[in-house]
Amino acid sequence: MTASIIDGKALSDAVKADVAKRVQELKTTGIVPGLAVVLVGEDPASQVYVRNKAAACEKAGLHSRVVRLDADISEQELLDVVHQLNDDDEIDGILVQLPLPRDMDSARVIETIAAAKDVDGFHISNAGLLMTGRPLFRPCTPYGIMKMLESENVSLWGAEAVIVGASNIVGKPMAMLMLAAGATVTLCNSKTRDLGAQTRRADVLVVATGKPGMVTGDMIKPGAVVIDVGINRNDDGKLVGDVDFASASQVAGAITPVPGGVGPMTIAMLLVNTLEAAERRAAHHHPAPVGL
Ligand SMILES: Nc1nc2c(c(=O)[nH]1)N[C@@H](CN(C=O)c1ccc(C(=O)N[C@@H](CCC(=O)O)C(=O)O)cc1)CN2
Ligand SMILES: [Mg+2]
Repeated sequence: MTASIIDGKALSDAVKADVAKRVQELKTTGIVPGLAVVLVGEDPASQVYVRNKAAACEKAGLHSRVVRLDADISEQELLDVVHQLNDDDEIDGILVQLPLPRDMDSARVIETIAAAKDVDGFHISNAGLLMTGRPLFRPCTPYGIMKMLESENVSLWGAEAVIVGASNIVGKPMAMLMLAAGATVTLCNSKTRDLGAQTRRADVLVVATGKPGMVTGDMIKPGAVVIDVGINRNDDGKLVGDVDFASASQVAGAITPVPGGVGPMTIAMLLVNTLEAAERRAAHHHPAPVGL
């Protein structure tokens, strides 16, 4: 079998085009959605992602502001910046690019973001809302994966979904979204005994471990849908996923490529979340009647 390739780039373009349309509609009410991206330090990959987020905003008509801070600022200075953005009426969405420099407490920083502006969906109250079935912001990577499955007409109802990697930003929220969609979810971690026995049960397999080529074709059930969240640069500078694409694509029914799979969807869903934050602001915004 040769898997069909799920084109995340094409789907992300469609999602962004839809966002652009809704942004234009919102602008007729006088509201421009605004995203603030906070980047601390000079991590080269983070710089690329932040630049791509700002460019995607501009292209879709959202206002974006990038706040660049020195790697050696104090945690308190960073918290002050976040507080200012919380109070800034031009800003609907705030995200702090991760990873933060080593000595900073990212949980504390994320908890300082106003939950109503937490477009990454990482704040504990957004994590709690997601877990209890009333999501406000869905974390962008798992949200993008749900969109991809939907656009491929993959039903999760009663399906076996196996997730490898239990991070707060991908694996855990992914489990919640798939559970809510009716899947029987298995969440594996680095201690899982006989990982292959788990992954081979999956109708839908999501891999987010940060370990290149960790899941190979022999670990996949024939015809399964395989979603590769990994972005690793190998020795010759090529981007590779956490799934060994060559062997996996011989067994899977459908598979996401790296690059051009999950990554572009992450940015598209960030725009969706920011737009929705602004739409909620519009719903609460009552301009003074003209002429009074
Ligand atoms: N605050 C956040 N930090 C991080 C997040 C996040 O969602 N919020 N996720 C990752 C990084 N990330 C976005 O921030 C991200 C990574 C990769 C891509 C992407 O489009 N990748 C391309 C390849 C790009 C390349 O050439 O390197 C692809 O897969 O096709 C988008 C977003 C960690 N931090
Ligand atoms: Mg305000």
